[in-house]
Amino acid sequence: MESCAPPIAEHPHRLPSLQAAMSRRRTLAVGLIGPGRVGSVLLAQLRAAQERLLRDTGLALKLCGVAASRRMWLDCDDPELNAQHDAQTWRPTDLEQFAAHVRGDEGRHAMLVDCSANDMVASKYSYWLASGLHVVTPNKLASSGPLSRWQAIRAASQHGGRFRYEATVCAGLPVVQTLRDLLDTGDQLLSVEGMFSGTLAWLCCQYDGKRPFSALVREAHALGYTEPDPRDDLSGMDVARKLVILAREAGWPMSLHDVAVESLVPAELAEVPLEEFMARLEELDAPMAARLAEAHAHQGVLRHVASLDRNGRAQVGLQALPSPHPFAHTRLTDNIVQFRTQRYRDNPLLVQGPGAGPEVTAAGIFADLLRIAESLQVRA
Ligand SMILES: NC(=O)c1ccc[n+]([C@@H]2O[C@H](COP(=O)([O-])OP(=O)(O)OC[C@H]3O[C@@H](n4cnc5c(N)ncnc54)[C@H](O)[C@@H]3O)[C@@H](O)[C@H]2O)c1
Ligand SMILES: N[C@@H](CCO)C(=O)O
Repeated sequence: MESCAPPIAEHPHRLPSLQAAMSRRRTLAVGLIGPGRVGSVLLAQLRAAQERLLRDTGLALKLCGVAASRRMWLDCDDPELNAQHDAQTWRPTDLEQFAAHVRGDEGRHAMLVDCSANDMVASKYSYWLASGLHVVTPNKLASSGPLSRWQAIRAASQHGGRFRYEATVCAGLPVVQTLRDLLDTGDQLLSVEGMFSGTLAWLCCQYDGKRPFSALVREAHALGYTEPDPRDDLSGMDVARKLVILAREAGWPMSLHDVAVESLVPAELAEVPLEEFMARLEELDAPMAARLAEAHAHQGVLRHVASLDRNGRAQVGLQALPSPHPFAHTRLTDNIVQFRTQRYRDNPLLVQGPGAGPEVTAAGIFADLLRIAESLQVRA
């Protein structure tokens, strides 16, 4: 018997969606700053998705530049230039020139993705946003740096390009957006508590005294969990930055100096060059072994915990938790964020999952890019 169903290509649901994608066709020029561990994975994810995004959603991603600390590469989607020798396409990094190149002709949609951990790059966001460029970043320095700079960035993003920074808190987990949704729908934040460091979560889970703590820190660095300088993790500053980002999202004008932070970095290693710090990591082993022994003596486990409340109390540090505690049962790089709000006062809202690593972080940045792309008007 002959089927009455239309052939696949003419399927009533399939054809209109293809047509819809073509009618929503828009181009987004993208420039990536910081092709390091996260940035290079993001580039691979973007390239792998280019064809699918165009076909299914009408979004044409045009990767038109990559800038590292010393060199930049323009027109990386230009087959003619790419066919030339590397030396002809790489040039010394000049972020003004880079931004102008990505912005291109007046009127095109353009975005800079900052995957560096650099403060000078962060200091340019408000200017870029005001010029109409969208900015997406996992770099925490803008959102947790000087309050006046943060306010200038927010102001610029009200009228210019859009700014998204989901991956600054717990990598690819939906933490900033969850808080934003709670607040936008009229809820009020009372407190946040949890484990906000993928590196420290992983170290605490792995560290049982059999391998020295220093060896585990080296491994976490190699796995791409740590900040470029692992002291940012070990000092608690990376977590303090995340608390400041969430506090500011809630409208609380908090700064880093408002957070009480316990550092695991011995004072004599705090200021030495990164290479020397890595070479002297073994100096962390004895104090960490003592902390572990103390936790075990009380039948507890070590966990790195942070908290913030609406009275401005914010603290970050290592704690020995009893084994029935919910934070004692996390795995690998798991972060936990516990939002207590007016609506979720008795039973807090929880976000939990892997909180570090290039793959999940890059995916969080990519999702931010797509949220901005969804709001773009159709242009040639
Ligand atoms: N690794 C993770 O799990 C993770 C998770 C969330 C957020 N982040 C954030 O992602 C960012 C990148 O982390 P990473 O681990 O990939 O670091 P990385 O050190 O591997 O890469 C940093 C890149 O930035 C570039 N860079 C530095 N200064 C620059 C400048 N002035 N101009 C242009 N480029 C510059 C470097 O050349 C390098 O390519 C950091 O801000 C980090 O906090 C990382
Ligand atoms: N180094 C950070 C990356 C995610 O911000 C961490 O370990 O949590």
